[in-house]
Amino acid sequence: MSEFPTKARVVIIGGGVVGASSLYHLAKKGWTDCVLLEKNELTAGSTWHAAGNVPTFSTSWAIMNMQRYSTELYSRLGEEVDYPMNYHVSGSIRLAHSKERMQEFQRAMSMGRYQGIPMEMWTPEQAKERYPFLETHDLEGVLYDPTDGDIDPAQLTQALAKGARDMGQKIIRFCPATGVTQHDDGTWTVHTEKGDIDCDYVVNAAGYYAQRVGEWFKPYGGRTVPAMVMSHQYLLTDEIPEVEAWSKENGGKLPLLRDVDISYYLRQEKHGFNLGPYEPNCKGHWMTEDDPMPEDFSFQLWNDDLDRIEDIVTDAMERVPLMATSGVGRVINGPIPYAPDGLPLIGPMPGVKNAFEAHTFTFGIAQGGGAGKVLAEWIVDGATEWDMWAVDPRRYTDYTDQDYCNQKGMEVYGNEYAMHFPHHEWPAARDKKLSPVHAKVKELGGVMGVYNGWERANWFAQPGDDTSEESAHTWGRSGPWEQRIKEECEAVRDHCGVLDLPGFSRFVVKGEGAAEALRGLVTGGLPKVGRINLVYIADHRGRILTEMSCMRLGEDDFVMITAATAQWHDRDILRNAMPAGVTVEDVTTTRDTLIVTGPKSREILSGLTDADLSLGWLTHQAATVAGQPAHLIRVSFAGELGWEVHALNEHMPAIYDAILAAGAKPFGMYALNSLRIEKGYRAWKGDLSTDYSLLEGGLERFVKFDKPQDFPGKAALLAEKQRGVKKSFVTLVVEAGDCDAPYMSCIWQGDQIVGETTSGAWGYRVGKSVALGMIKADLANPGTELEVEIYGEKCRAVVQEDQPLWDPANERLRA
Ligand SMILES: NCCCC(=O)O
Repeated sequence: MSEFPTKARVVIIGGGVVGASSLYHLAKKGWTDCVLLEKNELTAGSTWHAAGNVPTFSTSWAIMNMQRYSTELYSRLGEEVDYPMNYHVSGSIRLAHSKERMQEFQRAMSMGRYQGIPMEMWTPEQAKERYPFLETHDLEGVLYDPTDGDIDPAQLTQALAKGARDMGQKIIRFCPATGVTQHDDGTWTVHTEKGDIDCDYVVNAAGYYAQRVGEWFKPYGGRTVPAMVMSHQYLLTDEIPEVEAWSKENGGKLPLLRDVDISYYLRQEKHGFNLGPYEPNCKGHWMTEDDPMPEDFSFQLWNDDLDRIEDIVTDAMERVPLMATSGVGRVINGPIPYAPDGLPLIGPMPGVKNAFEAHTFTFGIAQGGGAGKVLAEWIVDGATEWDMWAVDPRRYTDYTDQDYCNQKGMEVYGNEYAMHFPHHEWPAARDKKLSPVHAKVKELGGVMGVYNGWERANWFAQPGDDTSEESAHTWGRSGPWEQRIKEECEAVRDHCGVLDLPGFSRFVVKGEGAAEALRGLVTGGLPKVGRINLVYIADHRGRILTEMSCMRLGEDDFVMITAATAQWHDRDILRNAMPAGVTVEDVTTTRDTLIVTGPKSREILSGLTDADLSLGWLTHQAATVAGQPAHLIRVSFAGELGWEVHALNEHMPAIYDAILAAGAKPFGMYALNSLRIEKGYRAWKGDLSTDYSLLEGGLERFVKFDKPQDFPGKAALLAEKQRGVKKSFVTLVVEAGDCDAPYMSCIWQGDQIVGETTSGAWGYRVGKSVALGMIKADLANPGTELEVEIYGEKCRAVVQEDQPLWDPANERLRA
């Protein structure tokens, strides 16, 4: 028996597939002195009872990347680590019952092909040929993914563990971690029942116990992990002779079937079926005080509850009538952790240095391989190959109380395969964070959306407009909102609009040395006192980490303003970069912002404020508005004359009322998105992400190569400048149909994919569908004709001049 280790570079808490994959990938990157702790046997939590499906399908680029990587790894892993596994690449068919579902499949297929996954669209007849037991009369079509399949979850975990051990890593089973202590130098001691282990980094990979483990990190800046636990059942039928005969004849398994509109997967298991429903009347566990999470639930299941899934089972038997010829052999009803959006948490632990997370996986087997790669990159490189914001733990902030997690977990589970339409807002757990003028915004017809937990108006409905959830079940721009967005954009263009923007993240960065520290962090220059600048922060590769507005109040006194969703991401970047003596105070929740913009905005504000409205673009000043103290900033994300009015929450209702009474028209986030795209203004985690460098993103004017301070990414950006960029940011005018280009639509030249869109919308001021995107640098010339593939339809697109489509000389906003 080997000695208990007292030191390690990394300690991973949790021995499911994700913990094992993380250990394996750390070793692959050369960190071979790491330890994994498992309180029971490997796989004892959710891994052992997982169904084992390995899909690549996703409409998220990042998730698809992660899942695709898993399939590639699993294909070679057995041989690589000398641990043969049952991995069946059977292919899969996904059934479409509607035109909208077909559009979703087209989009996924296009992304898949861009990633090298040869997905195909099939007719129902083609599906029937490949899957003779399938009832197809009511289907619109089928998506076929040849790379899909299933793997034995326990064998996979053991293979990863063996590979890790063979490279020197240690796995200690039956060794519960009992707590952590962080030392002044940022290193850790992980306490266990068998002794302490000192380490540089800790990883919480504790599956459905991640919330409990997460509590240990609270004294060091941590928060309650946003998660809950669902009961997921799948049933295994007895063997069916026809399935056996088909398998023998065809030398393999039937393709894995997902009837996503009904909400289940069905795959061949030996010579029977494995049916896994995601039922709408689902059940969470361990959510209330009278149903506490047990200290240990290793290798345990709940009793089956077939009533809950009866409707779906009946439907599946109609879809594959052969199923009805067999009895139910076994039901597996086990705990699966759910985050509020159904996606895992992989990356830096918010608020805590040298701690990482890889937990709360609902599709842990499909994602485990890729998750280990991503986590190892975070720890070893401090950055990931693909932008992984979709699963970044910092995407959640302080609104995710347990009630929120429970409601959202149930909603996501019951809609596991639902389509996520661009104008649809999910209804569960709303109103967690309200603006001080929320009631007024609602009274004006605000149809609300959620931004980092804050309710903001997406658009303003008029009496009689359809604001039902169902009305938003479309990928298109047509809908009850369209006319209203147009009117809102026109009001901003011709008169003055006002948008309430609660939750705009803001940090007061203050103290001797603040300016110097910021100069060493951002890529560009800082504003003079009394002015505001856009600043960018890059990672060591020169890729875009974030964008902030930097408002300078004094020599060493700044307010950094950033996207609502970036709150904890940017907070941690600022806090980690500032030296002792410089404070970073998050004042997001105590203040509200109004965007007041349009050619009449000066006229409207002049009757309400003592501010000097002649001060130019990118200035700011303290003033009163409607008799209330406020701060006015001369900027406009809409690209018109305008100001942002910032004020403490208690002062905003009077300001908002006065601005409305003076004639400003309320507008919403959808209009703002359209207006900013016409100006080529980038949005964070769409157009601005770590998939692109600042130079690729067309942001060289925000990089000050000649400043004396070093800053993250400086050397990489200089090198890139010398060798030239591979990709370039462009604006495209698209001859689109009813749908504007969503994020990650493929851009084609002939039969070659030459780039991707990063956002798209109808521009109501220019009367065109506009897309922002990244294309091969040698094609980024005005007039180049390309095609953008939008939900399967290739639309002609033309590269525009390198200047805004609307008001190219910026005359309107400087007026
Ligand atoms: N265990 C989750 C698998 C779900 C799916 O294959 O679609």
